Amino acid sequence: MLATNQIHNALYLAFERQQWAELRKSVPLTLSEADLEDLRGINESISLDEVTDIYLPLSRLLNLIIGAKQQRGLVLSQFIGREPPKRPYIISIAGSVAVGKSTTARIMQALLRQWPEHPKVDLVTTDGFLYPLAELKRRGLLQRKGFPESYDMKMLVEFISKIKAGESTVHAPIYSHITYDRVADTQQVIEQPDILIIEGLNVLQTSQDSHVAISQPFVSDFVDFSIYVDADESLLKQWYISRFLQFRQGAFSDINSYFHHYSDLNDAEATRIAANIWDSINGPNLNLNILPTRDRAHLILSKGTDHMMNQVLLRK
Ligand SMILES: Nc1ncnc2c1ncn2[C@@H]1O[C@H](COP(=O)(O)OP(=O)(O)O)[C@@H](O)[C@H]1O
Ligand SMILES: CC(C)(COP(=O)(O)O)[C@@H](O)C(=O)NCCC(=O)O
Repeated sequence: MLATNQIHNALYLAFERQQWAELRKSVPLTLSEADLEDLRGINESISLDEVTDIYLPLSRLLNLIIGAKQQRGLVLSQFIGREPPKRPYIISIAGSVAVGKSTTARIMQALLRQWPEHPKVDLVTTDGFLYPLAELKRRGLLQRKGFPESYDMKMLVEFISKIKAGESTVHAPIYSHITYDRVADTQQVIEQPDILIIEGLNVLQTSQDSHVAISQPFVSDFVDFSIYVDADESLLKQWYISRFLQFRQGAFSDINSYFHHYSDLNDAEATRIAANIWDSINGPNLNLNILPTRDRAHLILSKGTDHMMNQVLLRK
C-alpha cells in the first residue's frame, strides 16, 4: 500500500507556510478596521497573521479559479447562443469536528465577498440536514451524531442539486446547537449567490465509501472546489475539550440548552465528559468516515498547535 506522503507527492503541490504566504502577491490587505472587527466577531482568537499568510493567498487562488470558470461559462453561452442560468460556484469545507471548519468557512466568506467579480457569498452548514432529534432517537442514532447515517442525505443532495441547477430560491434547514435539534419553523433562504460555501463533516464522501449505496449521488458530485482542514487527532481532541469547557459559559448556560445540566460542571468533570464524547463518537467518526476522504480534496490545509497552519497541499 502507498504511504500517505507518497500519495501526497504524486497528487499535490506542497507549500510550507512561508512559501504559501508569499503567494498572496498583489492582494492588498483589503480589510478595513470594520472588516477586521467583523472577523474578530467570527472568532476572537484568530490572528491577523493567519488571515494575511493563509487566507488571503487562498482568497486570491479561488478568485483566479472562479474567474476561469466564469470565462468558460461565457464561451459556452456564445457557443449555445443563449445565456445559461446563473449558477453559484460551490466550495466545500470538510474535516473533523473541532478542526475549525466553521471558522475557516466564515473567514473565507468574509474575504471572498470583497472581490467585485463575486460579491454575493452564502454559507450553509450540513448540520441542518441531520435528522431531527426525535428521528435520530427512533433510529437509535443518538450516539452516532455526525456519522453518515445520521444525515438525511437525500434531502442534502436534493438541496445541492437545486443550487447547482441555478434555481432562484432554495431553502436549507437550520440546526440549533442550543436545542441540539433542527429548528422547526425557520429555514435559510439561498437566492442565487455568486458563491456557495458548504461546510460539514461528510461533504467529501463519494460512492467509493463502503457503507453507502453505489448509485446514489453525493454532495461531492456538485462541488467545484473542495477544501479539507486537517490536524493530528491529539490536537483535535484538545480543541474539542477546550471548546466544550468554553460552552459552559456560553451555549450550555442557556436555560433552553439540551446540555444545560453541563453548565455547572467543574473543569475536571467537564474534561472527562468531553474526552469521553470524543473517544466514543467524534474520534471514531474521524477515523472511519472523515479522514479517509481527505485525499480527494483539491486543497488540504494542515494545522499545528494553536491552530497555526503549517502546510498547504494543492492538487496539481
Ligand atoms: N484559526 C483559529 N485560531 C484560533 N482558534 C480557532 C481557529 N479556528 C478554530 N478555532 C477554535 O477551535 C474550535 C473549533 O472551531 P470551529 O470552527 O467551531 O470547528 P468546527 O466547525 O470544525 O467544529 C473553536 O473553539 C474555535 O474558536
Ligand atoms: C453537529 C455535528 C454533527 C457537526 O455537524 P456538521 O455541520 O459538520 O454536519 C457535531 O458538531 C456534533 O454535534 N457531534 C455530535 C457529538 C458532539 O456533541 O460532539
